[in-house]
Amino acid sequence: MNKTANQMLVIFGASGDLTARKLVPALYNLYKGKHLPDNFVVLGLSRSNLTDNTFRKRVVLESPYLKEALKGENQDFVDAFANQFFYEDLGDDYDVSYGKVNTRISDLDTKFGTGGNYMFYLATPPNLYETIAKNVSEQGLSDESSGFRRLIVEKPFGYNLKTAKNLNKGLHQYFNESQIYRIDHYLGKETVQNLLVTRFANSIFEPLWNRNYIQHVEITNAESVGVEKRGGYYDKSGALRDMFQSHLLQIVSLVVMEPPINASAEEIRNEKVKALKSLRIMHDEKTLYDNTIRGQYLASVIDGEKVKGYREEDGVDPNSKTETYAAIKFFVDNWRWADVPFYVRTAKRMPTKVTEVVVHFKTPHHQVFNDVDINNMDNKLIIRIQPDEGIMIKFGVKVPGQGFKVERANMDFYYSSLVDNHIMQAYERLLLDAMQGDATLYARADEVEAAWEFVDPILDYWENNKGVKTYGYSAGVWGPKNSDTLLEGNYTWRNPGEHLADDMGFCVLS
Ligand SMILES: NC(=O)C1=CN([C@@H]2O[C@H](COP(=O)(O)OP(=O)(O)OC[C@H]3O[C@@H](n4cnc5c(N)ncnc54)[C@H](OP(=O)(O)O)[C@@H]3O)[C@@H](O)[C@H]2O)C=CC1
Ligand SMILES: O=C1O[C@H](COP(=O)(O)O)[C@@H](O)[C@H](O)[C@H]1O
Repeated sequence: MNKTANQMLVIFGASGDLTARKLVPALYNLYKGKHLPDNFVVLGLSRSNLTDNTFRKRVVLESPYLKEALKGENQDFVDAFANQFFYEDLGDDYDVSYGKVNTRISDLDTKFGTGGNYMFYLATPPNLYETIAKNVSEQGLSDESSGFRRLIVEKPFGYNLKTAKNLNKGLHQYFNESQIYRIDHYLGKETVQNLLVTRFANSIFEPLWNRNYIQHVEITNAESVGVEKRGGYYDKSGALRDMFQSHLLQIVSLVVMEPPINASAEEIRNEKVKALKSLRIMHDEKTLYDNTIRGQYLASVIDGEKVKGYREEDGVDPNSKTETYAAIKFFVDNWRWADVPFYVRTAKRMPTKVTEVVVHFKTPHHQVFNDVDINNMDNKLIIRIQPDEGIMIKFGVKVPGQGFKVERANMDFYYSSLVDNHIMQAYERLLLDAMQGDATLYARADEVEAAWEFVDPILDYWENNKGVKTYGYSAGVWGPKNSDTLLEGNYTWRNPGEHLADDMGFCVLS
C-alpha cells in the first residue's frame, strides 16, 4: 500500500451538495479503513455563514448522507473524525484576496502538522475555477517549494472544445499540469479499471481484440432516474455533455487504447489520448444524421407510479430539445479498429440502472453445424461496470443428445464472489489516489480536449440544425423506438433486464 503524506484538504464550495453527498462520505470510508494520514484536516470554504461546529454538524454529525454509516458507531470515533473538519467563511465573493484563507491554512498546518501539503478541491460552479486558482496562487499557495500543492477540478471541464481549452489555459497560468487532477468518477469505478487488467494482464483476450475478430462494440449507460433536482443544470447540458463527453469516452478510450509500456499515469494517459484522437470525427450532415440519435423522456407510469416527462421537470424549459438519450455510432481510424462500428448510448429514465461494455465477436466464417441461430449466437464478452460488477463470456455449447444443436452458455465472474470484496466507492478511490499523488485515474488536459474535438461537431449539428429530431420515449423504456436503426445488420441493442413499462410508441417531439 502506498504511503499517504500528512496533508490538508481545502474545499471551495464546501456548503454544497457534492461536499456533503460524495466527498465527506468518501473521507469517512477512508478514515474507517485507516487510509487517512495521521495528520489530516479538512478546511471548508464558501460564502455560507458557518462555523467549525455548524460545518461539522452539516457534513458529518447530522448529515443525511452519513446517517446510515454512523449508526451504531462509537461516538468518540465519530467525533474524532468530525473534529478534523474546519470552516472559513469567504464573505460575499470568491474573487477576493485569500489573505485570511492563507492565515487559516497556515495556523491549521502549524497546529496539526499537515506538513505544508495542500490539496485544493474545487466544488463550486465551474465559472469560478480560474478565479479560485488565481487567488490561491496569488498567496503563494500553488508554489511547491515547501510541500505539495494539488488542485482537484470537478467536471464539467468546459462546455465545448473552445471553453475547455480556455479553462485549461486559465488553470495552467497558476498550476502546472502535473498539479491538476481532473476528476471523472467513472475512472474510480473498479470495473472500469478492470478493463485495463482484463486486456493487458491476460493473454487470451488481447490477440482477439481487433478488427479481425470483433464485429462491433456496444456500450450502454442507462439510469432509471430522471434529472432529479438538477433540471436547471441538465437542461443546459444534456446527455452528450453530461455523460458521453466525459465518462463514456473515458470508457471508450480504455477499450480502444494500445497496450501502454507500463502502468504509470503518463504512459496510460498517453495511450488514452492516442485512442481518443483516433475516433473518426463526423463533419458532414449526412454522416451526423445517419449516426446520431437524440431522445427525451416522456411522462409515463412506472410500477404504478406517475413519472413526469422531462419537459415537466423543475428547471427545464417546457419547449426544451435537450437530450436525455443520446446514441452515437462511430468508427476508430487506426490499424486495430478499422471498420469496426462502435455503438455508445447513454440515457436517463431507462428501465434499469446499468453500465456495460459488450464486445461482440464475429461469427465463425464457415458454419459446420446446421442447427445454429446465427443471429443470436455471436460470442460476446460483457464487462459489467455497474451494478453486479463483473465479466461474462457468452459462447455456444452443444445441447445434450443427438445431433449438433448449439445453444448459448455463460461463463462469468462477479466481484461479489471474491472473499475480500470491499469495493472502494469511486470518490473514495480517487481522493486517496490524489492524496498519494497518483494521477492515473484523472483526466489530463489533452484527453479532455481530444474528447471535445469528437463531440463538438455532434453538439453543433444537434443544436444548430433545425431539421434534427428529438425522439420521445416513455420514461421506463429502452429509448426511442427507432434507436435500433443505428445498428448494422440484424443486430439490436442488448437491453439487460426487463422492460418496466410499455413502450408507448415512437414519436418525434417538435
Ligand atoms: N453534486 C454532484 O454529485 C456533482 C457535482 N459536480 C460538480 O461539482 C461542482 C459543485 O457541485 P454541487 O456541490 O452539486 O453544487 P452546489 O450548487 O450544491 O454547491 C456549489 C457550492 O458553490 C458555492 N457557490 C459559489 N458561487 C455559486 C453560485 N453562483 N451558484 C451556486 N453555488 C455557488 C456554493 O456555496 P456558497 O454559496 O456558500 O459559497 C455551494 O456551496 C459543480 O461544478 C458540479 O458540476 C460534478 C459531479 C457530480
Ligand atoms: O456525472 C454524472 O454521473 C451521474 C451518474 O453516475 P453513476 O455513478 O450513478 O452512474 C449522472 O446521474 C449525472 O447526471 C452525471 O452528471
